[in-house]
Amino acid sequence: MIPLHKKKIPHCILHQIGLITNLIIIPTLEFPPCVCQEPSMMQIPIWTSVVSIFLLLNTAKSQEELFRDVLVEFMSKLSNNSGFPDPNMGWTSSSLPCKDKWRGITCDQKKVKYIVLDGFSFSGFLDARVLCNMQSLAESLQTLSLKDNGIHGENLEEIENCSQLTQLLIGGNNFLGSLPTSISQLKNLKSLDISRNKFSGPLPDLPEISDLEVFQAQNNQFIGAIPNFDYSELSLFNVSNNNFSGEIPDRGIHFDINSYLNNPQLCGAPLSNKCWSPLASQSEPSAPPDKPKDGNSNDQILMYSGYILIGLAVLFLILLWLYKRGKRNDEKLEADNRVAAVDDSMIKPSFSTVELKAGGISKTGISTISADQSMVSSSLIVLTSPEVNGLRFEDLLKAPAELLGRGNHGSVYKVSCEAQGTTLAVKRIKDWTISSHDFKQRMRRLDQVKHPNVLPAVAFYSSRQEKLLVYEYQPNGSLFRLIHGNQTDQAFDWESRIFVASTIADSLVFMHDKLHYDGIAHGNLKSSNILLNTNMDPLISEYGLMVVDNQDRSIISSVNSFQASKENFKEDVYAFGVILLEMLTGKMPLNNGLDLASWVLAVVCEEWTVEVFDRNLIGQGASEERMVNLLQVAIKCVNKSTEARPGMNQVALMIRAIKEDDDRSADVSGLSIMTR
Ligand SMILES: Nc1ncnc2c1ncn2[C@@H]1O[C@H](COP(=O)(O)OP(=O)(O)OP(=O)(O)O)[C@@H](O)[C@H]1O
Repeated sequence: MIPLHKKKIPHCILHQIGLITNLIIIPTLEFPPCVCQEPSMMQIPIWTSVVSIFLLLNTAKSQEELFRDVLVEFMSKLSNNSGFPDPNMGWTSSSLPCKDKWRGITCDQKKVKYIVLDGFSFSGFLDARVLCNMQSLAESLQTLSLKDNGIHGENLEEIENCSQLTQLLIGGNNFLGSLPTSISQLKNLKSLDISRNKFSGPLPDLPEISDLEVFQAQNNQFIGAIPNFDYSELSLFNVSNNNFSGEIPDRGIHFDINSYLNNPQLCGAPLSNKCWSPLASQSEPSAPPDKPKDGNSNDQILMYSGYILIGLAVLFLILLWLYKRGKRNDEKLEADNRVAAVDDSMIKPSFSTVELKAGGISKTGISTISADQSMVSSSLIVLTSPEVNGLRFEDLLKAPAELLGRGNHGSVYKVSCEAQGTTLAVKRIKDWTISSHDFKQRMRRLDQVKHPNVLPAVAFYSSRQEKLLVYEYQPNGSLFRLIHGNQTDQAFDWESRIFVASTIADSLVFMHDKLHYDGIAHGNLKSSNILLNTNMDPLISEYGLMVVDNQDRSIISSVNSFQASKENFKEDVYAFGVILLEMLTGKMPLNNGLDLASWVLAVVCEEWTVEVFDRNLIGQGASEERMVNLLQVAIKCVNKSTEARPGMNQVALMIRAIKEDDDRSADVSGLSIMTR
């Protein structure tokens, strides 16, 4: 039965239930008295009340049923009454959107958060009145994505009632007419895609939406001026292929020419056509005249000749620059070949010193990344760390470097920067296809999300061939070394292991939560990427850098990739499960071609559970019950089905419970020792 508090029962009826229950069942249960609107209500016999209560309890709809009704109506408009293409995917009155997992609906605690129906060829209407007028739905809905259908808009101005929307993505449809001004009331909006429609008229005052990060309005018929956005907040902006006119606002040069192309009346940087200055021709305020007018044709011939001369001079300079650059590249190629040969010869399994002095081979291992010193020195982007204030690319080049190791995606060097009095670890990644722009956006976004147990990059450098990431050097190695290394001085006991497990889990929960909408998971979680700082606290390194295919398009995940990025978060859960297994078994993630998860599952299946645990742990007297509990968490994480894997927050909760159990038993045993 649906709990009483979830039914919408009028206050007066509640009062009557109170009276009845007072009389018959629970003398203590009370409801506040009320003044009924209809006087006769108080006089109806009790049995009538009982019947009406019974009827009410059976007819009142749950919240989800109310959502369902609205969504079914929304769908019938969207699909021109032909319903969802596959009735087995929901969107019918006989199922529930969250409980029955309707296609395109994502819920959180029975509230509809995302509606994503891209590319279904719907040809009806997005009726914003239907969708946004039910308050509880409007207050929970965060993403509405209907890209690449053939829909039109209806009552679009009422979209403002869906006030929690962070993503409104309706690109690739048949929306006509003006964009309603009410859209600028969607103050939580981060991503607005209205591209590839037939919108016309001027844009409303969208800069009012202060959090907007993505704005795509290309391929429409918008007219008028481009509003003065705060471009520093925007990571993606495109108004190309419209009829915008006038000057691009000053700050618009933040984006390249492609964001503005094919607006014949638009002028100013970054476009090549200069705006027509009113001083040059009083009669033509903004756009250049089509033909020279008779009266001032001489002046204009002079002016155009001037332009041609300037053009020729610029062309000459460009050719000169290209020539010099070609020459420099040849020299560099020669130098690189020399150094690459040295670099390769220096690579040993671990910790080989590759400090190279000036003279002879004059570069450090790091310096092989230098393409053109004068150019790259300005390209090293230092993030917000006080540790490396004033760090320049040259400092990295000059400092002695030591190869720490070479992983699947690149090499890591230890670099001691005397000028800053600090030691850094520089990761050099090759062949990462992410564009420089996306890489920068990603790094900046990651820099905004700080957690004490996640190691931030302090600087980075990006060129087409390679990316450099600069971290503070962590002196105590990695979790991998702690588990699998042969140092005997560092006892990695049960308490330390459960502490490390719960700290990493909590940090991942934080990062997943903050970067959920950006779709940025860790992507390459493993014990060698868990470093230990001077206090032996674990630090997750390289968060968000190994971009899985679907992540590298943009820092702001499009809802198209929403499902995919959700999977990436679940990949982190799997990887975390493997780390738990490494800590529990003391075994490597891959052993003689057999992966650890499969081995553990096989052993557990044979009911030899105790066999899986690290002998050291058993020797130290760690609680078998809690080890088994942690093993169960790990097994849940490495479930082959991503759907069946728990979210990181559930994992963290389970581990915290084990740790608390551990802490309590430590307290009790401490107490019993004291009382002995
Ligand atoms: N900031 C750092 N401080 C100290 N050691 C580091 C730091 N970053 C990485 N390392 C160590 O450098 C070595 C090489 O790291 P790298 O990331 O290249 O290897 P990997 O993690 O095995 O592979 P990949 O991340 O490329 O898949 C590892 O032993 C790692 O623990």
